[in-house]
Amino acid sequence: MLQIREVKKQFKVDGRPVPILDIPEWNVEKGERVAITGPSGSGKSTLLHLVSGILRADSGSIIVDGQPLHELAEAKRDAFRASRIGYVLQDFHLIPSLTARQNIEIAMTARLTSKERRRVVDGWLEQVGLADRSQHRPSQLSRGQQQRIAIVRALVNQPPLLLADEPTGSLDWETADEISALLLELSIAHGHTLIVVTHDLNMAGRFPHCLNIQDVNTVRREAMPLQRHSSGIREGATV
Ligand SMILES: Nc1ncnc2c1ncn2[C@@H]1O[C@H](COP(=O)(O)OP(=O)(O)OP(=O)(O)O)[C@@H](O)[C@H]1O
Repeated sequence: MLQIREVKKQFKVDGRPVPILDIPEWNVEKGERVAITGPSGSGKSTLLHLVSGILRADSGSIIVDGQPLHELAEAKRDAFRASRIGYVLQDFHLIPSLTARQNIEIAMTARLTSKERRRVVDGWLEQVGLADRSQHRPSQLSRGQQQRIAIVRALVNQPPLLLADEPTGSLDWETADEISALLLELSIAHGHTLIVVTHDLNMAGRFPHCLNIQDVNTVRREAMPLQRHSSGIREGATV
């Protein structure tokens, strides 16, 4: 499903290039479910942005579902993402003025009659336990319910690959646990590949594969060493 070879990405900060990712090789098989963990700032979100085609690598190749992303210009990467990749974010990004049903329908790419659309959305709402919430606006839903709607929106076009960036990051423990279980359940039921970036160790523990990004990324962003001397901690040292 995903093959990464010799991928490098850097950002310019104050005109100075800062290397973020250097991944010699990383593969994810079709149907695999992987949790990616690692320290803050180690490039996890950047990696998802590269895999989804939101960002382009500086060099190397990224092949998603047989499509070499590095060969596509931005507009074609956007079209590829819309049809082949679902994306779930920490803060849901639902449109406040639309109902739950409309937030899902707006993402649907298949040409369907309004009756067919209704049937498809009803089926999904049923699967995530929100059949009776279709007319609610996001502000009338709990945070967990909003994330369920965002998950349906990401899956409604049946993408072969689902990416999620901290999907439980703004939820309480119990709701986070429910959302973790739901993501895994749906990925098994629909056979899509699931890659989740998370700091939630409970969630990571549920996944068959858990990868620390530092196992594939050779860039190390060293913390400034602690420098103590007799008069205390030297200026500029981090504790
Ligand atoms: N557009 C950008 N311009 C400059 N630097 C950036 C940009 N985007 C990300 N970075 C830097 O790249 C590094 C990796 O960021 P990234 O968000 O991928 O880390 P992360 O592992 O997801 O972190 P966290 O766990 O805190 O969300 C960070 O040092 C960040 O400041």
